[in-house]
Amino acid sequence: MSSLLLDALRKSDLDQYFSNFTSNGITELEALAQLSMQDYNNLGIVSIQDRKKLFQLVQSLRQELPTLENGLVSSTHAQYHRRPSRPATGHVDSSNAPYPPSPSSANMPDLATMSMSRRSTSNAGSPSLYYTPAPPSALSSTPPSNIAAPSVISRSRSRTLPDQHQRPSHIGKPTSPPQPPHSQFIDSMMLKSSSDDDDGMDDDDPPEILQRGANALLNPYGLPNKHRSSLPSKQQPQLQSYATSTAPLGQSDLNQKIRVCVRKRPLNKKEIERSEKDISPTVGTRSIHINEPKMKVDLTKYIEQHAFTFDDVFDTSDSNEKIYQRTAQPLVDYVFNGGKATCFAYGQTGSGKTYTMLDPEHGLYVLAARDVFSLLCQPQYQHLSAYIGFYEIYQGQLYDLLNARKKLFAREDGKQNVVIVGLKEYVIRSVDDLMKVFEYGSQCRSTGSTGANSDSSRSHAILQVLLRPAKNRKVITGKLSFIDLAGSERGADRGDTDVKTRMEGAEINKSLLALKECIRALDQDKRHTPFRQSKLTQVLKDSFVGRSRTCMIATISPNQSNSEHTLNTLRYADRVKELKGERDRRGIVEPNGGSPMIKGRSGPMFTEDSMLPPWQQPTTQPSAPEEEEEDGGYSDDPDLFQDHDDFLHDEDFPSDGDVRILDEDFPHEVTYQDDEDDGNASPILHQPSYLDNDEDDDLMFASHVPKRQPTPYHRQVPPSDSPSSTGTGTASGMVAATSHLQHHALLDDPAHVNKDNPLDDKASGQQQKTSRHLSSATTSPSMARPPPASLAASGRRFDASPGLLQMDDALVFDPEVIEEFIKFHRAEIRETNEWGKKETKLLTNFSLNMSSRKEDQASSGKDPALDMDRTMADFQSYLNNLDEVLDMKMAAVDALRDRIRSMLGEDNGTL
Ligand SMILES: Nc1ncnc2c1ncn2[C@@H]1O[C@H](COP(=O)(O)OP(=O)(O)OP(=O)(O)O)[C@@H](O)[C@H]1O
Repeated sequence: MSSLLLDALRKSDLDQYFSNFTSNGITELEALAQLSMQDYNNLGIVSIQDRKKLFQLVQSLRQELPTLENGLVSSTHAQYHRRPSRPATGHVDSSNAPYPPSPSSANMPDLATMSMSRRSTSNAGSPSLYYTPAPPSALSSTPPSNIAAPSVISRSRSRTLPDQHQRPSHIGKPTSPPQPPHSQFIDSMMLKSSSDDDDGMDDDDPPEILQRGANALLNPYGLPNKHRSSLPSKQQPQLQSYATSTAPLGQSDLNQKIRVCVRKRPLNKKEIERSEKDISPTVGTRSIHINEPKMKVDLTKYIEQHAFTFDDVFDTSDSNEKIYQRTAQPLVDYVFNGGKATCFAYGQTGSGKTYTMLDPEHGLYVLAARDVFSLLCQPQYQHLSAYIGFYEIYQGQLYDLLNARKKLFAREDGKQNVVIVGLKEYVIRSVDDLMKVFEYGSQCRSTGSTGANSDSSRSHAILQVLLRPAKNRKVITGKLSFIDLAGSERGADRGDTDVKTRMEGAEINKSLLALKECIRALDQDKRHTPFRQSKLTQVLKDSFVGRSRTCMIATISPNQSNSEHTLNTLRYADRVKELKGERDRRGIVEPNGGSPMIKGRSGPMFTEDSMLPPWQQPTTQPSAPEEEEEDGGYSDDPDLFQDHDDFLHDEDFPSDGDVRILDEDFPHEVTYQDDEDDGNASPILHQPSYLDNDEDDDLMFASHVPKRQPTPYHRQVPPSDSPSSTGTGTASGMVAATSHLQHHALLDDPAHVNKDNPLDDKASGQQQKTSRHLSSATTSPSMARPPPASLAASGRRFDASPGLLQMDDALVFDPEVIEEFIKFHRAEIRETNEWGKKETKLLTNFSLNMSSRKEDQASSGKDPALDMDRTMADFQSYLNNLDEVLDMKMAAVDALRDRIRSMLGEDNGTL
């Protein structure tokens, strides 16, 4: 099979990509013939020449191979044709050398001999979704009976097998082709298509349908769905029953950690005027199809159907009320039980995100507020108050929509709470209050007109409802965020030409990509979750980690001209859905089908938040190989599987080394905070909450206001003898590093900060940092925090963290806690070493490039100035990468230091 592929690639001079194809699951010509140009990049084919060659090859295959458009043509047919007298081996041996090229074609694989006649007319006219076999004449004679059934035949299970008389006798009776749940729709679609001129379909030749998605040959990304049938046979029935079931899927669990739903809006007036059709039929309550009209190179029209399944799919007739019940309402209950929850809408501009999430009258936030206030009236919650904050992220900056778009900064406290410093919050006591506040904030929102929506949101808007005890508003007992994301499509796609719009588009894309990556990383339990790739993910961080739930509502437009964006939205959502945190991939599934267990633990790995859809049930899908293939493996981090350190499985620990990263991204350690409501701005120092002992801060509305320092603190250029002061100091890495050091100087010893001289701040911070890391046993007299031994003696009181006892004159640690710390420390060392290796690699690559360029110039006598641009660009990229790597290293160190603080009972600050 793969030898045929290799043969074909070789003849097109593309054999160097063979491994790329096979690693993407493309091992057969049939799969190759179904590639679209969008797949070329994924296969690593970027040069124009090679893309052309591949395009030609694919086109030729499509011409040559019969019935591909209808579905799977069993490669066994090809094998029979090519190797009629092949001895029985039980399976097709692909290791043999490829057959000699056909004299009929110099460049192409010998398709003539293996090809069957092109799809028969009767087939072409059939709207069947399933493969209809070529007529007998087109097939070779029945293969010799001594040829065992090639394993590939099982791929046809969800499709029509060849007619009985064509099939080898050892293959059982044919089963009638399973009817897909949507066949009725397709029939009507076909009729509709064929009678309609503007859809590009021929009247007398209804388009055939190529399926992609859950029960199709190709997945929604256009890659072959080979993995489904490559499961061990005992796992097949369940998958098959899912793939071919005509029964609607049951309702999904409302209490999953991550839920992904889709909402389709009705056709709007303009679309109706343009006679656009709805090409997105929903199927039951959880599936949706996108019937994308397409045209082949021979101008034949066909419909490519993409099938998706989510936790819920809401049709045009579904009201916000219904959507609320299945999306945000469970989250309201959850936050009243102490959790953090996020509900966000993702989709193309004009697809209904704002309408769903923040519509002033019936957006989900209003409906949620209604429930929040009714719950607050209940006796058990009467001690709580609801605080509303409303801010937007525009071009990577945070702006307070309730405070004249004041610039805000995000940071994280020691308990992984994201704090939006300076955010104005309002105590809200009724839905009316909320609506007034919200209306006020909405007017400040950044909107602009795009080709797609005349009132398009160009920012991510975040409305957060915080539950706090009325008597102690520094404590958060629940947090619910509603996010109306900016449109997901690129500015360039909308015909927008001005630079500002394009920059907005680029920023939006960056943050949405980061959002996806974070959810991906979380689901895969990666050690590092790239929260800091965007402001959006930074501020959402605490809604993803720990006790949290997320509901994503992908909003889509139903019409044909938006099909590409719709598909992008659904693929994005599918990626989240597919990887959502329903499973703990660190778990090892018992081979005997027993309960999966977390390595090194005794409890079941699925929590109350978990409920798998049928095809993901752990007992029937041990190891889930099909998803591994598609996702490129469970994890590329061998530590997750080989390391027996319990901490890796302990969600209480920061899993990403990202703790307190947010400050570092904001070199502005100083912001100006309005004095209560008196409008006098005074500079304040943002300090970590655990240093904040200001108990009598009685602001009515503004919260998260860090303790004000008596004198201002300003960022300064590092002293000249500082290592970080060399160079220009303008590169981003330099700024970040400086910020980091200053940050730590502040963290370490506020008491020793010479507030009149920020240079001293930094120096003392560095000194302390160094002394702490050089020797944990000796204590510099300048250290504000006494070492454990002197802690009790000093008379300072600390709230002990778990495992820490304060005896008469010493701290006593639980030995298990010590063990854990050692493991944690070891892991952090590993992590920093890894980043150290990457740093070395960066340096090596860059310096090698530089020297080879020099050599090149010396030997060719080329003017070095000619290469200057290149060198500058390389250097800049090197600096940027280095900056990233250093950030990661520091994050690991930070995580360790936070752990140290936690051990010493110093992280008990509240917000
Ligand atoms: N489910 C729906 N039912 C009726 N009208 C809808 C629905 N969804 C959206 N609309 C209408 O479509 C238009 C665009 O919707 P909306 O502004 O919510 O899109 P959006 O995705 O937020 O766009 P942007 O990203 O540009 O802000 C609005 O006029 C809205 O009233």
